[in-house]
Amino acid sequence: MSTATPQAEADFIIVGGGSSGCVLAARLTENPVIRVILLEAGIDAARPEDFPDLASAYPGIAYSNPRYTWAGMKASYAYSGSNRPETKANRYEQARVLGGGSAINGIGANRGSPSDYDEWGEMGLDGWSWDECLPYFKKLERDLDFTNDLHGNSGPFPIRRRGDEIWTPFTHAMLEVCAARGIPFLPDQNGVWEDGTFEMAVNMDEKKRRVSTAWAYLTPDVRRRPNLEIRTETTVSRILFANGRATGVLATRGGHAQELRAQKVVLASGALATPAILMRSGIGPSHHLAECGIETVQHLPGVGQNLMEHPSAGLVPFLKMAARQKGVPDYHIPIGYRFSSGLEGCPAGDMHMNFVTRAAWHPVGRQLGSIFFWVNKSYSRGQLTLDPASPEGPPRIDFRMLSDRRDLVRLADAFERAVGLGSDPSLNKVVSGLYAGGMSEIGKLFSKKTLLGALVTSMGALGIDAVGNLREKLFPYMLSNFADARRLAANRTELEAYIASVVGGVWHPSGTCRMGPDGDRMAVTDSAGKVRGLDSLYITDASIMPTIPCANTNLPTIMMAEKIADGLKAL
Ligand SMILES: Cc1cc2nc3c(=O)[nH]c(=O)nc-3n(C[C@H](O)[C@H](O)[C@H](O)COP(=O)(O)OP(=O)(O)OC[C@H]3O[C@@H](n4cnc5c(N)ncnc54)[C@H](O)[C@@H]3O)c2cc1C
Repeated sequence: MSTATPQAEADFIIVGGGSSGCVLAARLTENPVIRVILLEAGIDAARPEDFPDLASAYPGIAYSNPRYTWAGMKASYAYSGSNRPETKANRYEQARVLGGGSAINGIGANRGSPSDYDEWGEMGLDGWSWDECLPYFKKLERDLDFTNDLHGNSGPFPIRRRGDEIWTPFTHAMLEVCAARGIPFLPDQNGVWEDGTFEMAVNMDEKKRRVSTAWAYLTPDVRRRPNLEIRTETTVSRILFANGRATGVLATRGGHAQELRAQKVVLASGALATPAILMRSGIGPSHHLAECGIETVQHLPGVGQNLMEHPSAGLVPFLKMAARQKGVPDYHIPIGYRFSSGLEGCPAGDMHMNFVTRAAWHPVGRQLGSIFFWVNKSYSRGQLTLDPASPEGPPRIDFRMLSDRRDLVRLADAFERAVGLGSDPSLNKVVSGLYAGGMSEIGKLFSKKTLLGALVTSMGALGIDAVGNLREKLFPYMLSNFADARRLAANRTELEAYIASVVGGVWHPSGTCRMGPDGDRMAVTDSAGKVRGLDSLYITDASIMPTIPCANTNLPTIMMAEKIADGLKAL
């Protein structure tokens, strides 16, 4: 853990040192008179040199390590058709380490469509139109490939594309299939918003290391600032109030609880922890707080509502030996494909697909590719509530994915499109089987990198390659929801039922404390991130997104933190 001079009082306490919290801490303390305490429940991964698994070019290793995630976090994905969460909830990874999601995520670094932010502006949110957000996207980035009006080259966060050095024969073949169908190859995913394939932009430096916001923003120089104190392994349980004003937090470190005081408290704990902390502090829907035995400080019915994700599904191509990624695991998602569903009312470029070169770090994962797709502009909304039997425990997370039929229709359409691409005869040179399914519970046992896992999967991979029909026997167990992809694509009724039962997410929870204009009773914050009805309490994390952008959510979250930091500095 790193500390500066201990201070009893601060101007700001920031709760959560994740993608947004690190940005805010660094930006606020640029002004030497602003004193900041940054509190983070997880460990301080201070230097990339000491955390090769976090810095790895292959990001799957980081999020599979329970050392960096919250234990006991589970979520129901599909809509159960009632107001009760589904009984079956699956593990849902959320970061618990300095740097947060940016330290463990899939390193995809994209912004979304200009129309995503214009939509926010049209909702009455001052300052959030595309033209007003673009300067902050530029401010945060050091784009290593492009210098033009759409990009910044001097921000803290390096963004690059890895080039064809990480393309495998499977990648080349998929791009050829797309090109033959007239799908253009776009020069820049974060350039002009158009449909086409493109190299994935990633948050990675010149040395091919992931860069988290902890490493990009909390540099050794920033950590030396006397007005910044970073306390890791410190968990905030609630916010303290006096006369309708936030005055500090109750935090625990090493079993010892202590009250920390500040002029202002900013929640940056992520879209799942922030609404839970608010509710435990008495801010939320009063009927639910009463159900949990919590006294209401401020009735805000929107807390925990509007839970958003990108509903996903995928196909698993079995790769011929020569088509696999070689050497140590490297970045495995070189290519993205943006397309428009054409469904009435849905914006252009509302769908996303990736051609993935390996399914996991180990030898069996190397045999499998993925054609993975999701609804990038989703309309289904779920909710997060506390467990009345254990309000301090993990919250109940119910995504209700596909509860809006537009999401189901588009995900099923994307499945058909993926089967069409994956069945192109030209792929026979690289693929020898195409399956529907995902990672099974057995498969997940091997997600964490261990010597035993390497041995077992090495033997398994040898057997699968050597014995012709072994994979047909094993895959129904190794893959969850195993099915014949082409048969499903040929029967729409069956396909929609399948999609509704297998839908997953992509770790993009957002919207649970959404911004909204004056008079919007479900709004939790105003457009400056200030919690409605209370003084000195702010939020800057993925929870304040009013609608989900057509993008992985890390870059949009960092952009929002940059923008809110400017506002808070000016107070
Ligand atoms: C496995 C995974 C893969 C992903 N892949 C991508 C991707 O490829 N590209 C992309 O753009 N996005 C991706 N995302 C999403 C992206 O990382 C998140 O949207 C982003 O990190 C959210 O930032 P945040 O600041 O809202 O929350 P976080 O970054 O999650 O930060 C919240 C921090 O608060 C801390 N905290 C929570 N509660 C408390 C408490 N009570 N006391 C103290 N500290 C607390 C947490 O430990 C955490 O460090 C992925 C996320 C995950 C988990």
